[in-house]
Amino acid sequence: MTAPQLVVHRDKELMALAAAARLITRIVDAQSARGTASVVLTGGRNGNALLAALASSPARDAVDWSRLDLWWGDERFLPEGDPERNVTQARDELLDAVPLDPARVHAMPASDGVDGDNAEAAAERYAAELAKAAGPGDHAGVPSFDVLLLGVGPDTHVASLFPELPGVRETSRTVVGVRGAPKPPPVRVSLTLPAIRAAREVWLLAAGEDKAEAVALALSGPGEIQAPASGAYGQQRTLWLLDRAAASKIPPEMYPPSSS
Ligand SMILES: O=C(O)[C@H](O)[C@@H](O)[C@H](O)[C@H](O)COP(=O)(O)O
Repeated sequence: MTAPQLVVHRDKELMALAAAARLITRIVDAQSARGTASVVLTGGRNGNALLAALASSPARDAVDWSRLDLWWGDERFLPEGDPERNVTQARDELLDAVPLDPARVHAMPASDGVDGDNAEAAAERYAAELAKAAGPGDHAGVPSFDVLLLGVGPDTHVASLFPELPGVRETSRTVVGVRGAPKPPPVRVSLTLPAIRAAREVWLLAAGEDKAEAVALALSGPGEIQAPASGAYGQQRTLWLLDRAAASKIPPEMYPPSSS
């Protein structure tokens, strides 16, 4: 388990810009080292703000978009093209503006696909796609993602793993169907903590006053069942990217020495 590293930015706008710059550099480093990179995207306002900042970054095209694998940490289980789907929002914010290899954009199944409205079957399908992409040195039957992004909910949920619900308790499967999600829509598909923890780096995004309680709780170590975000960590790095409002209730001893 890698101890969480905290970075606090002045406000959510600057956090999105800084996180986008950080992601560009991380992808460029991975591509320089291995000729490819893989990133897991997250839904939500902070995740989408990062994608929008990346789309408008002057350094955007330092990334070789044709050699980037994109996966999702979770997805709202809705028909293809539904504006509420995370992949639809990601396309609008960034993906349609950059020359990605469509074969390397791994969207989670929609509810009108081959599995129909069976979220569990859709989850199994995505787990099989992840396992097929995993290599001999990878963990948990998923690729060693360079960066796995997670927005943090006000109840400390990450992806579609909600406190006390079955998904956060999953210890072997890499992808699960979620029903009865407290955050609409109720039916989702989500990576599990074992899959999340296979990533080289896990970056948790939280901005705004409405996240201050969740951030303080998750960092105080209550356990992942009560606070799923506290169970999200990477093999090499766990990074909390915050703004001052979201960091306003963390214990003083955890507050990083400088913030921008
Ligand atoms: O499908 C989703 O809704 C997201 O993946 C979810 O996990 C999101 O990241 C958090 O709820 C934070 O969302 P906000 O950034 O909008 O607060």
